[in-house]
Amino acid sequence: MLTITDLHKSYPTPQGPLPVLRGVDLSLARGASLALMGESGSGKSTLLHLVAGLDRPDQGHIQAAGQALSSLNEGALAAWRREGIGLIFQQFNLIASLTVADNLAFQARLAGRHDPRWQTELAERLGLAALLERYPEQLSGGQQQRVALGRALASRPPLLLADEPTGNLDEASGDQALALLLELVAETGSSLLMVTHSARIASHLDRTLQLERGRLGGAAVARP
Ligand SMILES: Nc1ncnc2c1ncn2[C@@H]1O[C@H](COP(=O)(O)OP(=O)(O)OP(=O)(O)O)[C@@H](O)[C@H]1O
Repeated sequence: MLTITDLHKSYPTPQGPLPVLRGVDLSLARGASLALMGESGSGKSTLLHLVAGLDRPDQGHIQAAGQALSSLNEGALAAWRREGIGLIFQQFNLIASLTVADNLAFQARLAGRHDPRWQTELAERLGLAALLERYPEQLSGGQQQRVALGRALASRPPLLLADEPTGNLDEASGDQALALLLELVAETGSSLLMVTHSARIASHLDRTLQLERGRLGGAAVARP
């Protein structure tokens, strides 16, 4: 599903280029989940942004859902962002002017995969059925988070990219959201790449890798 080979990325700074990724290799099978850990500033979000097609690497290859992202032009990369991935951030990034129902449908419509029956099921499973006509500002943090999960899952993307998706929630709500996410991911067959600072959360995913000095290595994380 996702294969990353020798990925390099540096950022220009007044002191010269800051190398962040220095030869990252990674593979993620269809339907598998992977936790990405590493110290603050180690480049986790940078890696996620490259896979999302929000930025381009200096060197190396990202092969995702059968296409080489580095060889895509801007239009094809925009199609990848629209149709190939679901993004879930710590800040939920809901659209304030749209109802919960329209937020849920937003990406699925863009991707041409709006499926009202799946969306209704998702809303029920995520405990959002009674909130569909509300606006994001009328929801609690946990409810907003569940809308963000639902929006990403509604289009059944091949790849879900999550950056600290439960970072804004208390532990109980975060665990509940994570359990639902993993259950729904298993059903949709999506692959999941999740950045987290929590070894406890990481332990619920299939595999954990640690980003250190610009490279990825296995992490000694205890499994439950
Ligand atoms: N646009 C940019 N220009 C310059 N430097 C940047 C830019 N974006 C990120 N960086 C730097 O690149 C490094 C990696 O940042 P990144 O956000 O990928 O780390 P992270 O592992 O996700 O961190 P955190 O866990 O704190 O979110 C940091 O040193 C950061 O300051």
